[in-house]
Amino acid sequence: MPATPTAPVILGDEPGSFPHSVLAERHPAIVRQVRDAFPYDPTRHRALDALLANCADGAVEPLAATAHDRDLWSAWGLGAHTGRSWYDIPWLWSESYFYRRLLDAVGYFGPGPWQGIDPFRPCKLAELDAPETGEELAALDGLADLPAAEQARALLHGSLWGNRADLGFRLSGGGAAAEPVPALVADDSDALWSLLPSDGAGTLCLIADNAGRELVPDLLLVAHLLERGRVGRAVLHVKPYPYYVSDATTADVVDALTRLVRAEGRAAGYGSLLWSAMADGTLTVRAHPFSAGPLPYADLPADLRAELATAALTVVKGDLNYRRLVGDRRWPATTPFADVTAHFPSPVAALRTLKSDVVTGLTPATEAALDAAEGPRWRTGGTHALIQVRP
Ligand SMILES: O=P(O)(O)OC[C@H]1O[C@](O)(CO)[C@@H](O)[C@@H]1O
Repeated sequence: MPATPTAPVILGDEPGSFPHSVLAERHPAIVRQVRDAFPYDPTRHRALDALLANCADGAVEPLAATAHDRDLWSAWGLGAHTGRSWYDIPWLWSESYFYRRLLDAVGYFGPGPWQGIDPFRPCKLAELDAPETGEELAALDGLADLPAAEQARALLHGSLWGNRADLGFRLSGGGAAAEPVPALVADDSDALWSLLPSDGAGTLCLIADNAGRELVPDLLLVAHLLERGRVGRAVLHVKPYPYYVSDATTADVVDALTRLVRAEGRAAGYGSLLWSAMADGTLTVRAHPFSAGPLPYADLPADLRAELATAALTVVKGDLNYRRLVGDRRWPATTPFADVTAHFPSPVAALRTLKSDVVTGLTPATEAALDAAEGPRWRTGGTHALIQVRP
Protein backbone atom coordinates (compact mmCIF):
# COMPACT_ATOMS: atom_id res chain seq x y z
CA MET A 1 0.00 0.00 0.00
CA PRO A 2 1.56 3.33 -1.01
CA ALA A 3 1.67 6.10 1.62
CA THR A 4 -0.94 8.07 -0.33
CA PRO A 5 -3.29 5.58 -1.91
CA THR A 6 -5.17 6.48 -5.04
CA ALA A 7 -7.92 5.06 -7.23
CA PRO A 8 -9.87 6.25 -10.30
CA VAL A 9 -12.12 9.26 -9.75
CA ILE A 10 -15.82 8.42 -10.17
CA LEU A 11 -17.44 9.84 -13.30
CA GLY A 12 -21.07 9.55 -14.32
CA ASP A 13 -20.34 8.20 -17.76
CA GLU A 14 -21.31 4.57 -17.36
CA PRO A 15 -24.96 3.92 -18.33
CA GLY A 16 -26.61 1.72 -15.76
CA SER A 17 -24.31 2.90 -12.96
CA PHE A 18 -25.61 4.75 -9.92
CA PRO A 19 -23.80 8.03 -10.74
CA HIS A 20 -25.17 7.96 -14.28
CA SER A 21 -28.71 7.49 -13.00
CA VAL A 22 -28.35 10.48 -10.68
CA LEU A 23 -27.36 12.73 -13.58
CA ALA A 24 -29.79 11.28 -16.11
CA GLU A 25 -32.83 10.74 -13.89
CA ARG A 26 -32.55 12.29 -10.45
CA HIS A 27 -31.44 15.74 -11.52
CA PRO A 28 -34.26 16.21 -14.06
CA ALA A 29 -36.72 14.95 -11.43
CA ILE A 30 -35.41 17.54 -8.96
CA VAL A 31 -35.82 20.35 -11.49
CA ARG A 32 -39.44 19.29 -12.13
CA GLN A 33 -40.16 19.02 -8.44
CA VAL A 34 -38.76 22.47 -7.72
CA ARG A 35 -40.70 23.95 -10.65
CA ASP A 36 -43.91 22.59 -9.16
CA ALA A 37 -43.16 23.63 -5.58
CA PHE A 38 -43.46 27.41 -6.09
CA PRO A 39 -45.60 29.77 -8.18
CA TYR A 40 -42.57 30.89 -10.12
CA ASP A 41 -42.88 33.58 -12.81
CA PRO A 42 -42.31 32.98 -16.56
CA THR A 43 -38.64 33.99 -16.32
CA ARG A 44 -37.99 31.38 -13.68
CA HIS A 45 -39.94 28.77 -15.66
CA ARG A 46 -37.87 29.47 -18.75
CA ALA A 47 -34.65 29.19 -16.76
CA LEU A 48 -35.77 25.92 -15.15
CA ASP A 49 -36.79 24.50 -18.52
CA ALA A 50 -33.40 25.44 -19.93
CA LEU A 51 -31.65 23.70 -17.06
CA LEU A 52 -33.90 20.68 -17.52
CA ALA A 53 -32.87 20.45 -21.16
CA ASN A 54 -29.22 21.01 -20.34
CA CYS A 55 -28.62 18.90 -17.24
CA ALA A 56 -29.38 15.46 -18.60
CA ASP A 57 -27.96 15.72 -22.11
CA GLY A 58 -26.01 18.95 -22.54
CA ALA A 59 -22.61 20.36 -21.72
CA VAL A 60 -21.55 22.33 -18.67
CA GLU A 61 -22.23 26.03 -19.19
CA PRO A 62 -20.33 28.86 -17.51
CA LEU A 63 -21.73 31.12 -14.81
CA ALA A 64 -22.83 34.61 -15.82
CA ALA A 65 -20.01 37.15 -15.96
CA THR A 66 -21.73 38.97 -13.08
CA ALA A 67 -22.09 35.92 -10.81
CA HIS A 68 -20.85 36.78 -7.32
CA ASP A 69 -18.94 33.51 -7.03
CA ARG A 70 -17.57 33.19 -10.56
CA ASP A 71 -13.97 33.50 -9.36
CA LEU A 72 -14.57 30.86 -6.72
CA TRP A 73 -15.95 28.39 -9.26
CA SER A 74 -13.15 29.23 -11.66
CA ALA A 75 -10.69 28.29 -8.94
CA TRP A 76 -12.68 25.10 -8.42
CA GLY A 77 -12.27 24.09 -12.09
CA LEU A 78 -15.16 25.67 -13.95
CA GLY A 79 -12.96 26.72 -16.86
CA ALA A 80 -11.65 23.22 -17.36
CA HIS A 81 -15.12 21.65 -17.26
CA THR A 82 -17.03 24.22 -19.31
CA GLY A 83 -18.22 22.76 -22.61
CA ARG A 84 -17.76 19.18 -21.46
CA SER A 85 -20.58 16.71 -20.93
CA TRP A 86 -21.92 16.55 -17.38
CA TYR A 87 -21.16 12.82 -17.57
CA ASP A 88 -17.47 13.07 -18.48
CA ILE A 89 -16.19 15.12 -15.56
CA PRO A 90 -15.91 14.09 -11.89
CA TRP A 91 -19.34 13.13 -10.66
CA LEU A 92 -18.87 15.08 -7.44
CA TRP A 93 -18.17 18.19 -9.50
CA SER A 94 -21.18 17.65 -11.80
CA GLU A 95 -23.56 17.15 -8.92
CA SER A 96 -22.34 20.18 -6.99
CA TYR A 97 -22.49 22.42 -10.03
CA PHE A 98 -25.97 21.19 -10.86
CA TYR A 99 -27.23 22.59 -7.54
CA ARG A 100 -25.40 25.87 -8.18
CA ARG A 101 -27.12 26.13 -11.56
CA LEU A 102 -30.48 25.23 -10.09
CA LEU A 103 -30.20 28.12 -7.65
CA ASP A 104 -29.43 30.41 -10.58
CA ALA A 105 -32.53 29.17 -12.36
CA VAL A 106 -34.82 29.93 -9.41
CA GLY A 107 -33.29 33.37 -8.89
CA TYR A 108 -31.81 32.48 -5.49
CA PHE A 109 -28.83 34.77 -5.86
CA GLY A 110 -30.96 37.64 -7.16
CA PRO A 111 -31.44 40.46 -7.56
CA GLY A 112 -35.18 39.97 -7.75
CA PRO A 113 -38.14 38.77 -5.75
CA TRP A 114 -36.89 35.16 -5.48
CA GLN A 115 -33.60 36.11 -3.95
CA GLY A 116 -32.86 33.95 -0.93
CA ILE A 117 -35.93 31.73 -1.35
CA ASP A 118 -34.82 28.15 -0.68
CA PRO A 119 -36.50 25.95 -3.32
CA PHE A 120 -36.28 22.96 -0.99
CA ARG A 121 -37.73 24.65 2.10
CA PRO A 122 -41.23 23.19 1.80
CA CYS A 123 -39.82 19.64 1.94
CA LYS A 124 -37.53 20.51 4.83
CA LEU A 125 -40.32 22.08 6.87
CA ALA A 126 -42.62 19.15 6.16
CA GLU A 127 -39.99 16.89 7.69
CA LEU A 128 -39.79 18.97 10.84
CA ASP A 129 -43.58 18.91 11.13
CA ALA A 130 -43.90 15.19 10.41
CA PRO A 131 -45.37 13.02 13.16
CA GLU A 132 -42.20 10.90 13.07
CA THR A 133 -40.16 13.89 14.22
CA GLY A 134 -42.52 14.40 17.15
CA GLU A 135 -42.25 10.71 18.04
CA GLU A 136 -38.47 10.82 17.92
CA LEU A 137 -38.39 13.86 20.18
CA ALA A 138 -40.79 12.29 22.63
CA ALA A 139 -38.64 9.14 22.74
CA LEU A 140 -35.87 11.27 24.19
CA ASP A 141 -37.66 11.30 27.54
CA GLY A 142 -37.34 7.54 27.70
CA LEU A 143 -33.55 7.79 27.66
CA ALA A 144 -33.35 9.76 30.89
CA ASP A 145 -33.06 6.72 33.16
CA LEU A 146 -30.38 4.97 31.13
CA PRO A 147 -26.72 4.97 32.19
CA ALA A 148 -24.78 7.87 30.67
CA ALA A 149 -22.87 5.70 28.20
CA GLU A 150 -26.09 4.20 26.85
CA GLN A 151 -27.67 7.61 26.44
CA ALA A 152 -24.65 8.81 24.52
CA ARG A 153 -24.72 5.70 22.35
CA ALA A 154 -28.43 6.17 21.61
CA LEU A 155 -27.88 9.78 20.60
CA LEU A 156 -24.91 8.87 18.46
CA HIS A 157 -27.00 6.26 16.67
CA GLY A 158 -29.86 8.73 16.31
CA SER A 159 -27.51 11.09 14.53
CA LEU A 160 -26.08 8.27 12.42
CA TRP A 161 -29.41 6.84 11.27
CA GLY A 162 -30.86 10.31 10.89
CA ASN A 163 -28.74 10.35 7.74
CA ARG A 164 -31.10 7.86 6.18
CA ALA A 165 -33.83 10.51 6.17
CA ASP A 166 -32.49 12.42 3.18
CA LEU A 167 -34.88 14.06 0.79
CA GLY A 168 -32.83 13.75 -2.39
CA PHE A 169 -32.58 10.08 -1.71
CA ARG A 170 -36.30 9.82 -1.26
CA LEU A 171 -37.04 11.65 -4.49
CA SER A 172 -35.61 8.75 -6.46
CA GLY A 173 -38.10 6.40 -4.87
CA GLY A 174 -35.27 4.29 -3.49
CA GLY A 175 -36.23 4.44 0.17
CA ALA A 176 -34.80 2.17 2.80
CA ALA A 177 -35.86 -1.44 2.45
CA ALA A 178 -35.87 -4.22 5.01
CA GLU A 179 -33.58 -3.95 8.00
CA PRO A 180 -30.11 -4.83 6.89
CA VAL A 181 -27.83 -7.48 8.35
CA PRO A 182 -25.40 -6.31 9.53
CA ALA A 183 -26.71 -2.80 9.70
CA LEU A 184 -23.40 -1.36 10.84
CA VAL A 185 -20.64 -2.40 8.47
CA ALA A 186 -17.96 -0.72 10.59
CA ASP A 187 -18.24 0.54 14.15
CA ASP A 188 -15.37 2.53 15.67
CA SER A 189 -17.60 4.25 18.22
CA ASP A 190 -15.34 3.34 21.17
CA ALA A 191 -12.50 5.18 19.44
CA LEU A 192 -14.82 8.12 18.83
CA TRP A 193 -15.65 8.56 22.51
CA SER A 194 -12.01 8.14 23.50
CA LEU A 195 -11.10 11.19 21.40
CA LEU A 196 -13.10 13.59 23.56
CA PRO A 197 -10.62 14.97 26.10
CA SER A 198 -11.37 13.94 29.68
CA ASP A 199 -11.18 17.55 30.92
CA GLY A 200 -14.24 18.34 28.79
CA ALA A 201 -12.54 21.35 27.27
CA GLY A 202 -12.26 20.09 23.70
CA THR A 203 -13.96 21.55 20.66
CA LEU A 204 -16.25 19.34 18.62
CA CYS A 205 -16.73 20.25 14.97
CA LEU A 206 -19.72 18.68 13.32
CA ILE A 207 -19.88 18.95 9.55
CA ALA A 208 -23.61 18.65 9.13
CA ASP A 209 -25.44 17.03 6.26
CA ASN A 210 -29.22 17.14 5.91
CA ALA A 211 -31.71 19.45 7.57
CA GLY A 212 -34.91 18.22 9.21
CA ARG A 213 -34.81 14.69 10.51
CA GLU A 214 -31.04 14.45 10.34
CA LEU A 215 -30.17 17.85 11.77
CA VAL A 216 -32.50 17.42 14.74
CA PRO A 217 -30.68 14.34 16.10
CA ASP A 218 -27.33 15.98 15.25
CA LEU A 219 -28.32 18.92 17.44
CA LEU A 220 -29.50 16.60 20.20
CA LEU A 221 -26.14 14.85 20.19
CA VAL A 222 -24.31 18.17 20.40
CA ALA A 223 -26.61 19.35 23.20
CA HIS A 224 -26.02 16.15 25.14
CA LEU A 225 -22.23 16.43 24.85
CA LEU A 226 -22.31 20.06 25.94
CA GLU A 227 -24.70 19.36 28.80
CA ARG A 228 -22.61 16.47 30.09
CA GLY A 229 -19.39 18.44 29.81
CA ARG A 230 -17.96 15.98 27.27
CA VAL A 231 -17.04 18.92 25.04
CA GLY A 232 -16.46 22.55 25.93
CA ARG A 233 -17.48 24.04 22.60
CA ALA A 234 -19.13 22.94 19.41
CA VAL A 235 -18.95 24.28 15.88
CA LEU A 236 -21.63 23.28 13.42
CA HIS A 237 -20.62 23.55 9.78
CA VAL A 238 -23.58 24.01 7.43
CA LYS A 239 -23.96 24.95 3.77
CA PRO A 240 -23.90 28.61 2.72
CA TYR A 241 -26.85 28.00 0.40
CA PRO A 242 -29.33 25.20 -0.41
CA TYR A 243 -27.54 22.19 -1.81
CA TYR A 244 -28.18 18.50 -2.56
CA VAL A 245 -31.87 19.09 -1.88
CA SER A 246 -31.92 18.77 1.87
CA ASP A 247 -28.51 19.91 3.09
CA ALA A 248 -28.73 22.13 6.14
CA THR A 249 -28.21 25.88 5.96
CA THR A 250 -28.25 28.39 8.81
CA ALA A 251 -31.97 28.97 8.20
CA ASP A 252 -32.52 25.23 8.69
CA VAL A 253 -30.61 25.34 11.98
CA VAL A 254 -32.94 28.10 13.14
CA ASP A 255 -35.99 26.07 12.06
CA ALA A 256 -34.70 22.97 13.84
CA LEU A 257 -33.91 24.86 17.03
CA THR A 258 -37.32 26.50 16.93
CA ARG A 259 -38.87 23.03 16.58
CA LEU A 260 -36.88 21.84 19.60
CA VAL A 261 -37.72 24.71 21.91
CA ARG A 262 -41.41 24.30 21.04
CA ALA A 263 -41.31 20.59 21.83
CA GLU A 264 -42.07 19.14 25.21
CA GLY A 265 -39.94 17.42 27.81
CA ARG A 266 -36.26 16.84 27.37
CA ALA A 267 -36.23 17.94 23.73
CA ALA A 268 -37.30 21.42 24.79
CA GLY A 269 -34.55 21.45 27.43
CA TYR A 270 -31.96 20.58 24.82
CA GLY A 271 -33.42 23.24 22.54
CA SER A 272 -33.02 25.93 25.23
CA LEU A 273 -29.53 24.75 26.03
CA LEU A 274 -28.52 25.10 22.38
CA TRP A 275 -30.26 28.45 22.02
CA SER A 276 -28.26 29.79 24.99
CA ALA A 277 -25.09 28.13 23.71
CA MET A 278 -25.45 30.02 20.48
CA ALA A 279 -25.99 33.25 22.37
CA ASP A 280 -22.85 32.81 24.48
CA GLY A 281 -20.70 31.42 21.69
CA THR A 282 -20.40 27.90 23.06
CA LEU A 283 -22.11 26.72 19.90
CA THR A 284 -21.10 28.42 16.66
CA VAL A 285 -22.58 27.97 13.20
CA ARG A 286 -20.24 28.28 10.23
CA ALA A 287 -21.20 28.37 6.56
CA HIS A 288 -17.91 28.41 4.69
CA PRO A 289 -18.16 28.64 0.86
CA PHE A 290 -16.08 25.48 0.53
CA SER A 291 -18.82 23.54 2.31
CA ALA A 292 -20.89 23.74 -0.88
CA GLY A 293 -17.90 23.33 -3.16
CA PRO A 294 -17.32 20.53 -5.66
CA LEU A 295 -13.96 19.35 -4.30
CA PRO A 296 -12.82 16.73 -1.82
CA TYR A 297 -11.67 17.72 1.67
CA ALA A 298 -8.10 16.94 0.70
CA ASP A 299 -8.35 20.35 -1.02
CA LEU A 300 -9.56 22.26 2.05
CA PRO A 301 -8.67 25.96 1.80
CA ALA A 302 -6.10 27.17 4.32
CA ASP A 303 -8.52 29.10 6.56
CA LEU A 304 -10.94 26.21 6.97
CA ARG A 305 -8.09 23.75 7.39
CA ALA A 306 -6.63 25.88 10.20
CA GLU A 307 -10.00 26.15 11.87
CA LEU A 308 -10.72 22.43 11.78
CA ALA A 309 -7.20 21.71 13.02
CA THR A 310 -8.17 23.13 16.42
CA ALA A 311 -10.91 20.53 16.95
CA ALA A 312 -10.44 17.63 19.33
CA LEU A 313 -12.71 15.75 16.96
CA THR A 314 -14.51 16.53 13.73
CA VAL A 315 -17.63 14.49 13.05
CA VAL A 316 -18.38 14.31 9.34
CA LYS A 317 -21.99 13.46 8.63
CA GLY A 318 -23.59 11.75 5.68
CA ASP A 319 -22.82 10.21 2.37
CA LEU A 320 -21.74 13.21 0.38
CA ASN A 321 -19.41 14.41 3.12
CA TYR A 322 -17.97 10.90 3.24
CA ARG A 323 -17.29 11.04 -0.48
CA ARG A 324 -15.57 14.38 0.00
CA LEU A 325 -13.64 13.11 3.03
CA VAL A 326 -12.16 9.95 1.53
CA GLY A 327 -12.20 11.19 -2.08
CA ASP A 328 -14.92 10.27 -4.58
CA ARG A 329 -12.99 7.38 -6.04
CA ARG A 330 -13.36 3.71 -6.84
CA TRP A 331 -11.52 2.58 -3.73
CA PRO A 332 -11.27 -1.10 -3.00
CA ALA A 333 -13.64 -1.40 -0.03
CA THR A 334 -10.80 -2.67 2.15
CA THR A 335 -8.63 0.45 1.62
CA PRO A 336 -7.74 1.62 5.14
CA PHE A 337 -9.89 4.56 6.24
CA ALA A 338 -6.86 6.01 8.05
CA ASP A 339 -4.89 6.15 4.81
CA VAL A 340 -7.50 8.01 2.80
CA THR A 341 -8.21 10.49 5.60
CA ALA A 342 -4.59 11.16 6.56
CA HIS A 343 -4.92 14.59 4.93
CA PHE A 344 -7.65 15.75 7.33
CA PRO A 345 -6.41 18.34 9.84
CA SER A 346 -8.04 16.94 13.02
CA PRO A 347 -9.03 13.55 14.39
CA VAL A 348 -12.08 12.64 12.34
CA ALA A 349 -15.15 10.43 12.64
CA ALA A 350 -17.44 9.62 9.71
CA LEU A 351 -21.09 8.87 10.49
CA ARG A 352 -22.84 7.83 7.33
CA THR A 353 -25.47 5.60 5.85
CA LEU A 354 -24.28 4.11 2.57
CA LYS A 355 -25.92 5.83 -0.40
CA SER A 356 -23.22 5.77 -3.06
CA ASP A 357 -20.58 3.36 -4.30
CA VAL A 358 -17.70 4.81 -2.33
CA VAL A 359 -16.63 2.89 0.74
CA THR A 360 -13.36 2.22 2.55
CA GLY A 361 -12.23 0.56 5.73
CA LEU A 362 -14.24 -2.65 5.49
CA THR A 363 -12.80 -6.01 6.42
CA PRO A 364 -12.59 -8.53 3.57
CA ALA A 365 -15.09 -10.71 5.45
CA THR A 366 -17.64 -7.89 5.76
CA GLU A 367 -17.37 -6.97 2.11
CA ALA A 368 -17.74 -10.60 1.05
CA ALA A 369 -20.76 -11.14 3.32
CA LEU A 370 -22.51 -8.04 1.99
CA ASP A 371 -21.82 -8.94 -1.64
CA ALA A 372 -23.05 -12.48 -1.08
CA ALA A 373 -26.24 -11.33 0.64
CA GLU A 374 -27.19 -8.40 -1.56
CA GLY A 375 -24.96 -8.02 -4.60
CA PRO A 376 -23.97 -4.35 -5.07
CA ARG A 377 -27.23 -3.00 -3.59
CA TRP A 378 -25.75 -2.58 -0.07
CA ARG A 379 -23.54 0.23 -1.32
CA THR A 380 -26.33 2.58 -2.38
CA GLY A 381 -29.53 1.45 -0.67
CA GLY A 382 -29.15 3.47 2.54
CA THR A 383 -29.83 0.35 4.58
CA HIS A 384 -26.30 0.07 5.96
CA ALA A 385 -24.27 2.50 7.98
CA LEU A 386 -20.80 3.00 9.33
CA ILE A 387 -18.96 4.78 12.11
CA GLN A 388 -15.32 5.12 11.15
CA VAL A 389 -12.65 6.98 13.07
CA ARG A 390 -9.14 8.16 12.34
CA PRO A 391 -7.52 9.48 15.54
O1 LIG B 1 -27.47 13.35 2.19
P1 LIG B 1 -26.29 12.50 1.95
O2 LIG B 1 -26.17 11.42 2.95
O3 LIG B 1 -25.04 13.29 1.82
O4 LIG B 1 -26.54 11.78 0.61
C1 LIG B 1 -26.64 12.47 -0.57
C2 LIG B 1 -26.39 11.50 -1.60
O5 LIG B 1 -27.01 11.92 -2.78
C3 LIG B 1 -26.22 11.44 -3.79
O6 LIG B 1 -25.29 12.38 -4.13
C4 LIG B 1 -26.90 11.18 -5.01
O7 LIG B 1 -27.48 12.36 -5.37
C5 LIG B 1 -25.55 10.33 -3.11
O8 LIG B 1 -24.78 9.56 -3.75
C6 LIG B 1 -25.03 11.17 -2.03
O9 LIG B 1 -23.87 11.14 -1.77
